[in-house]
Amino acid sequence: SVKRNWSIHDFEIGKPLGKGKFGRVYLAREAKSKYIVALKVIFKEQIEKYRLQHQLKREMEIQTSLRHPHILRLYGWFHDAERIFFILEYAHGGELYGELRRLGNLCEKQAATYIASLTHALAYCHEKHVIHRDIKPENLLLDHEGRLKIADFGWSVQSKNKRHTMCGTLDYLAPEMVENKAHDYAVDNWTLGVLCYEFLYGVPPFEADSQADTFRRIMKIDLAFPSTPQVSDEAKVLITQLLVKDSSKRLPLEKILKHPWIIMNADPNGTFSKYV
Ligand SMILES: Cc1cc(Nc2nc(/C=C/c3ccccc3)nc3cc(N4CCN(C)CC4)ccc23)n[nH]1
Repeated sequence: SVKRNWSIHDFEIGKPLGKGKFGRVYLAREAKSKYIVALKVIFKEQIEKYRLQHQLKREMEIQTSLRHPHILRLYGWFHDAERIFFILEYAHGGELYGELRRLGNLCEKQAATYIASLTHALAYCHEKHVIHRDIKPENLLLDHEGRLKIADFGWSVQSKNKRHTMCGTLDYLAPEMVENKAHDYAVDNWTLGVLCYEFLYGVPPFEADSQADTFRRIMKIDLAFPSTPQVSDEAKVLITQLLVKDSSKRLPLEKILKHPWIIMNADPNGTFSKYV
């Protein structure tokens, strides 16, 4: 339904799902259709205070224009005197980060399935000239079938089960980002390498006690593979082909989808079927 002028009165608000720096996300139901959505509420004075109107507008234009099975839909938005409301697709499975923390680390089939889904979503974003979707476990949700959804709005949302180092973590930033150089599409390839490592080992590859140490580890590509959990050599090869300092030498997205580790382990329809 592409009704234009939504208002808060069209929705029954449910439990809060999480809270961010700029506002909260609630479970909600459209009153007439009973359709379940997530309603993200941002306070205007917060946006004005941080002069984020333009970023918000750009994020909304991007999010509205993206239609992909692994990107959370923005159905629409509306505002009142003090708040802006985003009507977002509801992902029933919750935060992938929560699943990663609960399991400690993912098996290779699950990790490869998520990496393949992310690669498909990023290839779609890149062909729409959208880069740096800021993909980190905190921005990834799961739908009712365990399919991954990139849910970032570009806003740093602090959810209950986020790492304390979450705000300002460098863990996911590529060297050119950390050095604040102009970044191009290849930052996303780097991030896929970081995520693949974190899915398999439960911690990001360059984690350190301080941001300065993380910075140093990233710039040095100080990559080490722990002896446990047991991870296949193919997975390590893929990670090594993505965590390359020279962004032009990182494995391109289309080659990731043809990588032996992905071919051998990823579930083609994106749902990780726990029970083979
Ligand atoms: C936008 C959106 C969210 C969403 N779904 C969910 N978001 C968040 C947490 C969301 C959040 C929001 C802001 C800041 C931090 C977290 N937590 C969720 C937790 C869920 N459950 C049900 C499944 N359980 C395994 C875990 C708890 C289900 C959906 C969730 N769909 N669409």
